[in-house]
Amino acid sequence: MALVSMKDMLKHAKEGNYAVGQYNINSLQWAQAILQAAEEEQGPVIVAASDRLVDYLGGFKTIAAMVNALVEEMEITVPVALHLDHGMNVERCKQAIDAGFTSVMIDGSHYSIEENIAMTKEVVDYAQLHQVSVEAEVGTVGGMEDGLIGGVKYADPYECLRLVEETGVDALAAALGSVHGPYQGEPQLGFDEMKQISEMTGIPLVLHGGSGIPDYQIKKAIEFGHAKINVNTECLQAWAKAVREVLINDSDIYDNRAITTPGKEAIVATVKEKMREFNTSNKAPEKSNV
Ligand SMILES: O=C(O)C[C@@H](O)[C@H](O)C(=O)COP(=O)(O)O
Ligand SMILES: [Zn+2]
Repeated sequence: MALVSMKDMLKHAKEGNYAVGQYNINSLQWAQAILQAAEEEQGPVIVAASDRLVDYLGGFKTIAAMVNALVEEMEITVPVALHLDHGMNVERCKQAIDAGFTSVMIDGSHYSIEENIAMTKEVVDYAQLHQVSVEAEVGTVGGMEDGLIGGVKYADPYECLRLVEETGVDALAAALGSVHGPYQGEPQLGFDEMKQISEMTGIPLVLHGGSGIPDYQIKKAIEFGHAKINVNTECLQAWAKAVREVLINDSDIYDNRAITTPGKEAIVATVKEKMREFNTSNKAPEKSNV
């Protein structure tokens, strides 16, 4: 099946009270593992490349070619979107679209709301010409963003409404207390603001920093309008734990495949667990169109 945008995927998810997971790739093995998990769970999936890792992964064209080829070679039948995560500027989003990404995030959250809206609108105008979906961000997710450790800045509901109305984005990451990377203590999400923003804008919301959030809070976030949840840290931790065990247990081991295959299996298990938690499993029959 050809790659699709996340527009219909998120519409179905919001209507069906579930969320589609976005899982970031950190190498070829990640893409294989995420696609395998989605196919086994028969759920739609968003495979993402974070802009900060695009060069490390070989560039936009390499990533798009790799994911397209894997979908074909692995005979993947579930809907798959290839998404640019935390796109740093308009040009980077256009490059991703030209290379074949079917979805992009323009992260204008570190600019004034006026600049954020202007950047987002420019990306939306270009993306619509290519049937590509667009996600924007208002407020600041805590933890690591763009390689910098930062604090949480809650999204302002009226700024969210302005951005949605003036740009026509498909999904909105409204920062409401979530954090990239491991949480210190229990996550404190702003559920009142979440409900308000969801009701005011009507748009599918995106939860960044989706690792380490307890199940009851995930369920509440979905109930209050989240149709997409981003997960990276939990897959990285699972991979590292499995690979570390192999290396500790056998100090003579040197074969790459033997060392890293348990890491891949750990990613498959983590993604499958998340798909069950987000209630995405067996939602593939609701196929998305571009
Ligand atoms: O690490 C990245 O560059 C991608 C993440 O920012 C992703 O967008 C995300 O929100 C995942 O959060 P995590 O599960 O806390 O790593
Ligand atoms: Zn993020």
